[in-house]
Amino acid sequence: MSKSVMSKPVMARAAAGLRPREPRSREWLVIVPIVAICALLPLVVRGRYEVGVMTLILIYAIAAYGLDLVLGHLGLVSVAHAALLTVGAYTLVILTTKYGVGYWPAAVAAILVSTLAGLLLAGLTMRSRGHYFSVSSLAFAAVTVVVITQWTSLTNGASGIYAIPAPPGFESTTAQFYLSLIVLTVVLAAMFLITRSTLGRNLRAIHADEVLAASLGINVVATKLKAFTVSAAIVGLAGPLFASWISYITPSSASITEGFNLLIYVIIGGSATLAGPLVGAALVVGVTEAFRFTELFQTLIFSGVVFLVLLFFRGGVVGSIGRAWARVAARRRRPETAAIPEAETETETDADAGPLALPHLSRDDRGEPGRPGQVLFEARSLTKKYGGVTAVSDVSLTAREGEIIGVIGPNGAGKSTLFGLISGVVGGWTGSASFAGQDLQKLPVHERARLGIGRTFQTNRLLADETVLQNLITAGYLHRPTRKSRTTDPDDGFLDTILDLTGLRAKAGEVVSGLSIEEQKLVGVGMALAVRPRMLLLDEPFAGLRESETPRLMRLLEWLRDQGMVILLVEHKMRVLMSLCSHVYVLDSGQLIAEGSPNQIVNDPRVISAYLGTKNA
Ligand SMILES: Nc1ncnc2c1ncn2[C@@H]1O[C@H](COP(=O)(O)OP(=O)(O)OP(=O)(O)O)[C@@H](O)[C@H]1O
Repeated sequence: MSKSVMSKPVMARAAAGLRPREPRSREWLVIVPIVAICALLPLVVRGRYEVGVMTLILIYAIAAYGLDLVLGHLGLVSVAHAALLTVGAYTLVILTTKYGVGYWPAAVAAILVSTLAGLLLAGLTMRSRGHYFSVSSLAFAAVTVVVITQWTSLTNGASGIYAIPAPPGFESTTAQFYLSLIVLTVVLAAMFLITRSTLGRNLRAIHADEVLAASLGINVVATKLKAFTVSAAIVGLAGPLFASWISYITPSSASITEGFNLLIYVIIGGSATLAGPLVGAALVVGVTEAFRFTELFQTLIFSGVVFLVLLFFRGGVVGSIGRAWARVAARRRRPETAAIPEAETETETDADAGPLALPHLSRDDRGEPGRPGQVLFEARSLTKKYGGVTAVSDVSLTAREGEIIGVIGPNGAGKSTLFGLISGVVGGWTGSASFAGQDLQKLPVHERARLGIGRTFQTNRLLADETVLQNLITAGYLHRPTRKSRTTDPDDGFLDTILDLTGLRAKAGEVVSGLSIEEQKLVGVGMALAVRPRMLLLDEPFAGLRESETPRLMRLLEWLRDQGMVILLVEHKMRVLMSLCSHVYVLDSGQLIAEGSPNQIVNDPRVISAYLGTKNA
């Protein structure tokens, strides 16, 4: 039986409520005054033209927030959002002017049509990434312009449509300004909530690393689809406002140029920031309008401003200011470790303490408790070829609950590929594999994670710009208590326990990119645990770990095994492997050359010749 990985001080600390919390965003402290100032502006700036320009800024800002949901939070560069806005605007115009539909029902229909158009675009393109997606969005914008231009019976073609009605009750320029401000405030509140919700966290995980996100159980395609639909709905809100403001609409509003303009607002202001799109729209539209009198120089000045901002404010105006502020605040802030002396967090085992109960690792949410000895995973004749290279060849493997199983072999033996096959990251293999009685062949990565297969990667795959705790919160999303069942502790103490198990408590508030490689390894293990796996695939978790850290991780793995977890361990450190594993599989050039107990393996002449001979020399 393993020794406890939890000490009395650790438990006492947990009981005392010294739990690290996800940093609370203060962005609303900036945005509330900005909205308040906006609300006061028409009292100061009374000119019809000026109020009109301010209204246009608000409308563009609404659309820019919609765009930022996919640009800043998902990393998809879309030039189709102006087209989505225009589709909504045309819907309102056509319904009100041609079919006599009331303004408000037409506005609702406009939002729906924009959302559906966004859903169509998303459905067609969500599996493509990076520039493939951008080119698709470009094509969508171009096709929208062509359809609007050619469908003359409905849209009046290139001539456009005049005399668009104003929203009833909001006929004056000032009233339209306030209506736009109300809509913008709703959008801001929605963005604030979305970016802090599970959806927001999952979007950031996908943005950072799609493979990692899927390994955490996140359905990448469905999440992208959801985000794009919400994004289109937000842009849809701007459609009717835009139509009423402009009072004369042509197909050019859907053009790629307009799509780029929206992108510029977000990038100049600062993507993935709450104030960014509004500040960007104000800056760009403001400068453009201010220099309207000099048409010759207007474009030059506009380009100059864009260029200067991008040169001196990487991350946009708001993003750069936010980062500078965060640096100052970090210097001022007392280190989070202060409340918990380092010596205490490093406390090693305490024979009397016993492990802190981890009810979350029990199988109650999966139906039944772990039964040591019961076969959980079985693979038969797994084969994976990369062109002419057979990375894994006819490998069979069985894993029982409560076992740590070693997978060893020289470099290029096929160990990581084998993990890829099991976790689903590597496709196109033959053979059969089942987990908890379920065939894995057709299951995507996220479904396997949901089934209980957790993994770490040979090279750290983490959310580098987020804190340790934020990484764990994202990783634990499948098991976050619903709002209804929430008590005072949003994470039910589970992530808190993982921080203690991995020894990362003192680092909980630190950004992952600033941690040492070994700390990052432990974050990876913690994230895999947050998925609450029944089987854990660890790809060289001890590589790069200090000698002093090795025993802690060994004890953690033993403890997890004693909880009934299966651990598949790829490791080159034979001492660790010999001590932890009950069974070892040896691969060489993709083939299984031996299997057995650690003692059998180290004395097997084939293993000595292929791997250990050189390794132990
Ligand atoms: N994406 C890929 N495309 C082509 N060949 C690949 C790919 N991934 C792995 N291979 C090849 O498959 C074989 C097995 O590689 P794999 O990374 O699984 O070995 P490994 O045992 O994990 O090695 P290491 O200990 O160095 O990580 C190697 O010959 C490798 O070059």
